[in-house]
Amino acid sequence: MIFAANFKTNHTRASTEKYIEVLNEKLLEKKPEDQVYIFPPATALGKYEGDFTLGAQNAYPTQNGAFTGEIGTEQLEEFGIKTILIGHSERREHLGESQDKVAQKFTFFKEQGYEILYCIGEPLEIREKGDEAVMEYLLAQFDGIDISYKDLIVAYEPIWAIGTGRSATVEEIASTHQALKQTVQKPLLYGGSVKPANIQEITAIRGVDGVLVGSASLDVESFATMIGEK
Ligand SMILES: O=C[C@H](O)COP(=O)(O)O
Repeated sequence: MIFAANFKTNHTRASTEKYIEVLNEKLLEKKPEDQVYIFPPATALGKYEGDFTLGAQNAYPTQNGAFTGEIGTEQLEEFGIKTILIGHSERREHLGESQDKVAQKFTFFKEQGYEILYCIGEPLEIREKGDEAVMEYLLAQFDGIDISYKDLIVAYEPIWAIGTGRSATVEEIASTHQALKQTVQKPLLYGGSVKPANIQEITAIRGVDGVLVGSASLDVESFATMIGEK
């Protein structure tokens, strides 16, 4: 099972260091087959030791150059970071990343040999149209994406379930994951209001290979509880 923590625009370098110190103690009891990923904000990236993979929430598809406000592989590789989140709905919605831009970024980081955690998800108005509309919408988010890439993990995150406290139902997750697995034979995470109270039922769903957690990962005790309680 994969447990990924996306801090989004939360935590500082100091609080991330403290978080990782506490997490490392908890991970001593982690099952060897479980994998943990941490995605702190860019200012908290660093060289951290531990039984987890540190990844970037975002970077510009460049080694370096004149891209004010962005970071490239030169900045990531200073810390040995070779894992990146691409396609998160917040970047698509709030940061204006079109499918074309997302695909360009994917191709660049694939060519650099990065492990890519690629996010897809539908808005509520699509979910309300039913399963067929959902799948059409989700599959369009694979346009320009090499879904056979060896270091690809996919995260299905219904937008209406992100940060709302309202997770998708077990039935919705199960049917969407099963349908996605017919197209993408890669580890498939679920994200959207995953928390200690629902971790067991979500990770028990066939076709769920792990979780991508936002809000409930910000507290290290809460995240560690999820890793321990699946
Ligand atoms: O990347 C994580 C997801 O957007 C889920 O966020 P959430 O757990 O706060 O709903």
